[in-house]
Amino acid sequence: MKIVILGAGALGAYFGSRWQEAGHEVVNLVRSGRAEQLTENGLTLHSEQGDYTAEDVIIAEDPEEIEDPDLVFLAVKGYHLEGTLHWLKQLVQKGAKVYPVLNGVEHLPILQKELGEEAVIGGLSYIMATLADKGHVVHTSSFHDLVFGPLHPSQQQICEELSLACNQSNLNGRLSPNILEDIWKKYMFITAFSGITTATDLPIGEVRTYPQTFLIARRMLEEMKDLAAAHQVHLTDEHVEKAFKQLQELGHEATSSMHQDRRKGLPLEAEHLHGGALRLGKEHNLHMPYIETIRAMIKPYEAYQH
Ligand SMILES: NC(=O)C1=CN([C@@H]2O[C@H](COP(=O)(O)OP(=O)(O)OC[C@H]3O[C@@H](n4cnc5c(N)ncnc54)[C@H](OP(=O)(O)O)[C@@H]3O)[C@@H](O)[C@H]2O)C=CC1
Ligand SMILES: CC(C)(CO)C(=O)C(=O)O
Repeated sequence: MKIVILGAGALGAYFGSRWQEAGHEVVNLVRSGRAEQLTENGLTLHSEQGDYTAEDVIIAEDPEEIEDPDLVFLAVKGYHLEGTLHWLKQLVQKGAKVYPVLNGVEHLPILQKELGEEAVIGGLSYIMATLADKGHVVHTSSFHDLVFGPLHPSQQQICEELSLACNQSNLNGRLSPNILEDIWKKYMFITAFSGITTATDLPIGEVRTYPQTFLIARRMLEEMKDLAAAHQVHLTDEHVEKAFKQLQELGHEATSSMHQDRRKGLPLEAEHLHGGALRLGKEHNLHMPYIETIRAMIKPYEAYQH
């Protein structure tokens, strides 16, 4: 499979390297800063699942350089989505389907409107990864999961090809028969997890030592369940229970990528995640006081730079 990585940061570089390790053709479509970094330092994964250094990192700085792409793995932050649309359109015109793994859901209708419904498959990822100084990837969770599935009947074949590529690679890939439900489950979980850890500036284990504070995470899960229902996605009380149990069982120091970004003084994705939930709720006259409060608490750090 020929896979273009658009957003060769922590997630994009991790999964791109895993596919490359298994023999797939992977092109990193990057902006000039990342191109320089990759050229100077190469690409290494430091991972619990095995380190890997890519021998030849293929870099492109313009889609014009890329012939016959099958798939674009889109792994930018929500606030960078707009800036990728021009390149995505060119790649879709060349025949590629787009597999976005951004947290949240607001990007999906935007991509479908700009690229056409047939071009955008559904997806998400479970992994804890970040970029170290030289732009190498540090993968700190035992899990490195990709979930994907068709949002349009014409996408079954590419999803099956992707499933095969994932089976050949050192990662867990799952073709989901109900990808929208999976996307919303993740959205529910990440809104609570990233919200509570980022707003308190504490890892989840510390949050748990204050039961009243931890309860806010549960309330956010419940609000997200109601939001999903308003969007015709049926999440149940059991889904809420399961997500809350996951929060109870995560390691003491475990934290969200948004909280890691806050610690590093990087811009935060809160507008895409919590802001997006509030916008979608407003469309259905849903009142979400816990998410609204957490979103307001994160606001001062959103674009905070050291
Ligand atoms: N990190 C994690 O553990 C997890 C992250 N996610 C989600 O995955 C998504 C990506 O996160 P993550 O990998 O951490 O983010 P990173 O910030 O590490 O990587 C994003 C990359 O996108 C690149 N980029 C931004 N705009 C463009 C553009 N117009 N053209 C080309 N490249 C561009 C950036 O490059 P540049 O250097 O040019 O700015 C950067 O390398 C987010 O939505 C996040 O919520 C989901 C699960 C876990
Ligand atoms: C919860 C987690 C680590 C799972 O992938 C995640 O998506 C994030 O922190 O952004």
